[in-house]
Amino acid sequence: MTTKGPEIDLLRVSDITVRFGGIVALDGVAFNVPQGKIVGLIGPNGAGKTTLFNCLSRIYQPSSGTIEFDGKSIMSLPAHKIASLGIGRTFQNLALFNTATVLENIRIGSHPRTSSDLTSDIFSLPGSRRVNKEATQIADHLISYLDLNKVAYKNVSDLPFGTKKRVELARALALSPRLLLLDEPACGLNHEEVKELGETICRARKDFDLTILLVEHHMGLVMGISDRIVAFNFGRRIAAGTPREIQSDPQVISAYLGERK
Ligand SMILES: Nc1ncnc2c1ncn2[C@@H]1O[C@H](COP(=O)(O)OP(=O)(O)OP(=O)(O)O)[C@@H](O)[C@H]1O
Repeated sequence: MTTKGPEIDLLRVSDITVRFGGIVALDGVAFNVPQGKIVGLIGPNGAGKTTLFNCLSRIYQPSSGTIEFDGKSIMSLPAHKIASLGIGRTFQNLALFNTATVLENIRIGSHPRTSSDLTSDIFSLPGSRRVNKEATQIADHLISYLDLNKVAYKNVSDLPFGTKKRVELARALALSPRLLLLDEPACGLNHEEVKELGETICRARKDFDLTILLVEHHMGLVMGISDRIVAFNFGRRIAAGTPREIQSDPQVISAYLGERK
């Protein structure tokens, strides 16, 4: 019999409160994301999910609480340091450079991990050339991995929405993140694309040794691939547990009444 090692929390969110004027978007929220797991974050519209992602990305500063990544507080870090720490993210409304090609967008994703200094870049010194080569290798690998070969040299603006979503996932993976934050990756995808997305997320978790925090309204996807789920309503955590436990939780059912997708 094999014995499993102790579970380590890669992300610890404790007592996070965020206010926008009179609105309390998050009210003392706490949960952990164990290393290697997929944790789903669910809740009706306005529950505070995106606000939480923006706290994790250091875009919003909570009025109280702490966030620890790999045992260290990230509360004093600026937003631009988060990626180099190993926290990657996709966005609900996509954050791609539309006039750049797929390859260029994915290359940019690896920048915080591979970046050289300004002088090397300006004078095209060996350090800069090495970085460019590495960025291209990473992008080439991800283009094959996510089946984007046929569109690698196309401008992102010319692509169908589902393909753009795959490009954004590739851009986030180019960072080689340890923690990947996925903000509604199934939004706007058709049934077949959602199925493929679920398979891709699970495959990527294994192949890239990822820990994933997934905000998602698509119940089929989030229940199908999450190890654990945390449910929010009105800025508060109302339940946490396995997908099976969450599906039968009275508070979750009540929060979602009439909102089933
Ligand atoms: N920048 C902001 N300024 C003012 N209020 C905000 C801001 N961002 C979010 N809110 C408010 O905070 C609350 C939580 O919003 P949030 O976008 O985090 O919810 P959500 O769970 O992500 O919703 P959805 O599923 O619709 O994306 C809402 O009442 C929202 O109107």
